[in-house]
Amino acid sequence: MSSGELWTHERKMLQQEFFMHRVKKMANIIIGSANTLTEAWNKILKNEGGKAEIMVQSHLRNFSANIISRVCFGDSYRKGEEVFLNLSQLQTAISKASLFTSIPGTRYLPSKTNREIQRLNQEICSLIKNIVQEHKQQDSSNRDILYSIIEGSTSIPEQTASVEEFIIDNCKTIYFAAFETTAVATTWCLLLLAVHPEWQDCVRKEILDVTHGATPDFDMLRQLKKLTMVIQETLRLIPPAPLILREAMHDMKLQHIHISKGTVIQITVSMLHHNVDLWGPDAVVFNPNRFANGISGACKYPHMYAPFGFGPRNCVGQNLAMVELKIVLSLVLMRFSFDLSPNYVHSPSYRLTVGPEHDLPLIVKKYDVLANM
Ligand code: HEM
Repeated sequence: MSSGELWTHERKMLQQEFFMHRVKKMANIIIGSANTLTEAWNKILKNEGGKAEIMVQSHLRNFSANIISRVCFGDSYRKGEEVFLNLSQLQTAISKASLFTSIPGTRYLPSKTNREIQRLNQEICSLIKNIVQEHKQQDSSNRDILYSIIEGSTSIPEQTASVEEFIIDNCKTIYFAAFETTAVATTWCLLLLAVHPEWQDCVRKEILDVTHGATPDFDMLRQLKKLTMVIQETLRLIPPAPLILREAMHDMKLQHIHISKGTVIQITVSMLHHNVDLWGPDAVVFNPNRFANGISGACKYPHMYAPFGFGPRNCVGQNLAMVELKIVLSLVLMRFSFDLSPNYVHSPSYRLTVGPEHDLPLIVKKYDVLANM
């Protein structure tokens, strides 16, 4: 992650890509990826006689990777998927290596994991360079995020990064920020809807009342209040990005604690989200109704609700994330009903984001809209 002048430049460049009017133009990509997911589930159900156990996480990861590859790399999205596959392996290798970061110098040792990290970094750089070359030869009216990054690389603040570093680092940031977060957020929403069938029924009814069984458009998404409440409550109970980091820019005092310049402070979002003084005695209970009057109605100090962080460094992609979640959950709920499989083992695990260690097996059936009208 960058800081100072370079961060300001990158933030300005990326922020405008995720304003709501831009995200609106991404809706067709999101719907296409959600349809691919539901078609894959339909195929499994057909082969298994109408009811099947589906490990949903890999489907949701494909959904999320496909969207971010297309949004970021446009026509070169297949190569983008390859970049993201390598980045996913890099993420695993980095989380393995970070178990040992408390021992100084270990990241420079020629260990198996460090060599793997180096190999993956080289592979990612050469793939991205290849895509950039391709982009430079393409029609620039077909704008995607990579175009903006390439454009942004022509005005990097002096002595902060080379053009190559700038492009590669921004592609990596988008991947790490966008891919796994959205996939695990959707996974936890499905888990909570599976174990709270009353909410599954209620949200499905709302979706069908608004859409009449058609693919939801942008205005319809805005009317899905109960679905929004379920997503907000899921992000409260299980925030996918549970740690927010800030570095002290100068010596400071936080109540009676002296903090020296350069100290990195870790804010544990789930502790804020589970605090009974802020949320009431049912702080650890799934209760989407608490969001019936928005975030300020749910929490004593609304800025303590921070699934997307806070302040000037908050998540630039939150509009995209919310639209992705609403579209995929609407299509899944309209087309299927599901229960938690007895094979599920609850073991949230930290891999920069918090996801289920052993995937999420759901028992899925087709939902017959007409029969239930
Ligand atoms: C449910 C999904 C997501 C969650 C929970 C999430 C959460 C977060 C959090 C907690 C931060 C740190 C904020 C802070 O330090 O205050 C962050 C940063 C960021 N997110 Fe997201 N995010 C999600 C999806 C996305 C998507 C789809 C994108 C699209 C590209 C994205 C792009 C970013 C970027 C670029 C940053 C760094 C911002 C900066 O440093 O200025 N995120 N996100």
